[in-house]
Amino acid sequence: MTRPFVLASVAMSLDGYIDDATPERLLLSNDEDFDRVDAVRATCDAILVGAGTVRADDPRLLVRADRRRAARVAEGRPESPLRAVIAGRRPLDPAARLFTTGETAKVVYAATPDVSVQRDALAEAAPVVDAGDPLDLDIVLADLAERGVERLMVEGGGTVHTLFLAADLVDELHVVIAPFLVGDPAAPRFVNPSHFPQNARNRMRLLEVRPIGDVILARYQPVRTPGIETGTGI
Ligand SMILES: NC(=O)C1=CN([C@@H]2O[C@H](COP(=O)(O)OP(=O)(O)OC[C@H]3O[C@@H](n4cnc5c(N)ncnc54)[C@H](OP(=O)(O)O)[C@@H]3O)[C@@H](O)[C@H]2O)C=CC1
Ligand SMILES: Nc1c(N[C@@H]2O[C@H](COP(=O)(O)O)[C@@H](O)[C@H]2O)[nH]c(=O)[nH]c1=O
Repeated sequence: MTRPFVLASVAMSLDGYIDDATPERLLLSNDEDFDRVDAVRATCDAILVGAGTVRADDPRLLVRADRRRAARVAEGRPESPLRAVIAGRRPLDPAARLFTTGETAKVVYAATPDVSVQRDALAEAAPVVDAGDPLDLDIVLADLAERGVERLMVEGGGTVHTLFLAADLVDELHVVIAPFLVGDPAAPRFVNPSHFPQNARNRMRLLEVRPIGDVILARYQPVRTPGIETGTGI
């Protein structure tokens, strides 16, 4: 199968949290790093998050910088990447900003015994693809490839990052470390407990470490089983 190149991106605290337990979104990146994330978004054909992130953050998932959107359009690409959501049994809200802002395409991958739950909830807001029950990431990636996606950015949250990493479907991992601790066991972490192929006997390759103001970016390449063809890398 030829699937998209998958770049997973996360910002975490020194103690591994990706948010706190309050309703407000926690900013871990600084302005310079958010601009870097924007630049990475602009290189991708699609951005994917989970339903938990849509509910918690109400993200738009658009390329923010005018010059980056213009450069994409000049290349014949949509001004922002396709926006994709992995959802489960709880209906998504069609009023979420992801569905109501920006002109670029959206798609929802529903992992539920009854896909009509999401289809009825979203109506015209976004097409809903049956992604199996339990979720089959191969369906998700094959469908994205059919939509012309060669390079996919997975922006979280923890459940979605866990699913992609545990399935060995991450080709590059960007981890930003913010200079503070969260320390709240009720807050979400980067990943949930799972069996990860990127374990102590199979260490990832460190591609780069970059200080960005007060945060650190580390880029990793999981050492993956050969034989899986992917789309374009960086
Ligand atoms: N710092 C950072 O870089 C980032 C932080 N975040 C934070 O992450 C948190 C959200 O993460 P999280 O709650 O883990 O949610 P996710 O965004 O990872 O979405 C998880 C959802 O995926 C759906 N799902 C589909 N199939 C499965 C399956 N097989 N197993 C489990 N879930 C499945 C479920 O939807 P359903 O509920 O419909 O059943 C579930 O709620 C927020 O606090 C957000 O702020 C998010 C992105 C980046
Ligand atoms: N908090 C956080 C991130 N959160 C991610 O950014 C998304 C918000 O996107 P948008 O609404 O388009 O600006 C949010 O849903 C989540 O995926 N990302 C980071 O690089 N650093 C951070 O500190």
